[in-house]
Amino acid sequence: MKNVLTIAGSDSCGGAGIQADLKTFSALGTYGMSAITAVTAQNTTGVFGVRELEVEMVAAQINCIFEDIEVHAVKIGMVSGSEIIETISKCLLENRARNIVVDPVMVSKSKYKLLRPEACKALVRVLLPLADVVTPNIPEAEELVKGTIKTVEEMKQAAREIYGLGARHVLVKGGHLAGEAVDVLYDGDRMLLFEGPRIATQNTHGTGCTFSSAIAAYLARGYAMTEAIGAAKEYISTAIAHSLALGRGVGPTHHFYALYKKAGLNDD
Ligand SMILES: Nc1ncnc2c1ncn2[C@@H]1O[C@H](COP(=O)(O)OP(=O)(O)OP(=O)(O)O)[C@@H](O)[C@H]1O
Ligand SMILES: Cc1ncc(CO)c(N)n1
Repeated sequence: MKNVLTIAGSDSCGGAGIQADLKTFSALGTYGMSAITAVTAQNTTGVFGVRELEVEMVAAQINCIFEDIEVHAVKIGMVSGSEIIETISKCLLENRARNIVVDPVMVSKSKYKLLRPEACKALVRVLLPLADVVTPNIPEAEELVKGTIKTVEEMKQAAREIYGLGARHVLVKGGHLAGEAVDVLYDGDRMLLFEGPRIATQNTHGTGCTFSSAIAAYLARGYAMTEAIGAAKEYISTAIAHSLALGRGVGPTHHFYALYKKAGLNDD
C-alpha cells in the first residue's frame, strides 16, 4: 500500500478540500492521511465561515505522520495564510517529503477567498520551489502571472512564466475556459496537452482538489509525472461525468462510480 498525505482545508459538505482528497486517495487504491490547515463551513451554495488552525497544530499533525508512517506523496491544497505556508514548508523540508503536488487554492467556485491576499507572495516564494508539480486553474494562473488568460496559447505562455517561479512541472488547468477541457503541462522543456471532452454539468464542486489528489495518488503508486497526470485526467473526467446533483448549488463529483456500478447500486 502507498500512503498519501493531504495538507488542506476541511469542506464540511464533503465535495472539496480534505474530504475530496481522502475519497480520491481511497478510490485510487492508496492510504489517505490528512493535516488540516483550516475548517470551512461550506455547502454547495457557498462558503459561510473559515477558522484557521494554530500553526503549532498544523506542524504537529504533519510531524506526527512523518515520524511514524512512510509518506509516498503529499498534496497541498488550501493553506489560508503566510504563517501556515511557512510552517508547512519547514515541516516538509525537515521530513524530506517527496512527490509534492501544490494546488494553489485561492478562491472557491462560489468566489470566497480561501487564501489571504497578502499570502499569495509567500505561496510563490515558499511553496512553488517545493512543488514537483503546481496545478493552477485559470484565475489562479492569472494571479500568478498578473495577466489575463483566454486561449490555450495564453495558457502555454502562463505555464512558461510560472515555471520560472520554481516548480518542476506546471499544469495550467482549462476548466474555466469554454470548449474542450484542455490542461497544459510544461516541464521546462516540453509542452504537453491533456484534453478531455467538456461535460455539460453544473456539478463541478471540488474538481481541482480531486484532480490534484489523483495526481498525488498516482505519483505515490510510482507513475512518472506525465503518466500520473494522464491517469488523473481520466479519473477526474469520469468523476465529473457522473457527478452528483446534491444540494441546491454546485454539486460534487462522484469518486466511487465504478464501485457503485459493480455493487449494483444507483446514485440515488
Ligand atoms: N465541465 C467539465 N468537463 C470536463 N472536464 C472539466 C470540466 N470542468 C473542469 N474540468 C477538468 O477538471 C480538472 C480540474 O480543473 P478546474 O479548472 O475545474 O479546477 P479548479 O477550478 O481548481 O476546481 P475547484 O473548484 O476545486 O477550485 C481539469 O482537468 C479540467 O480540465
Ligand atoms: C476547503 C476547500 N478547499 C478547496 C476548495 C476549492 O475550491 C474549497 N471549495 N474548499
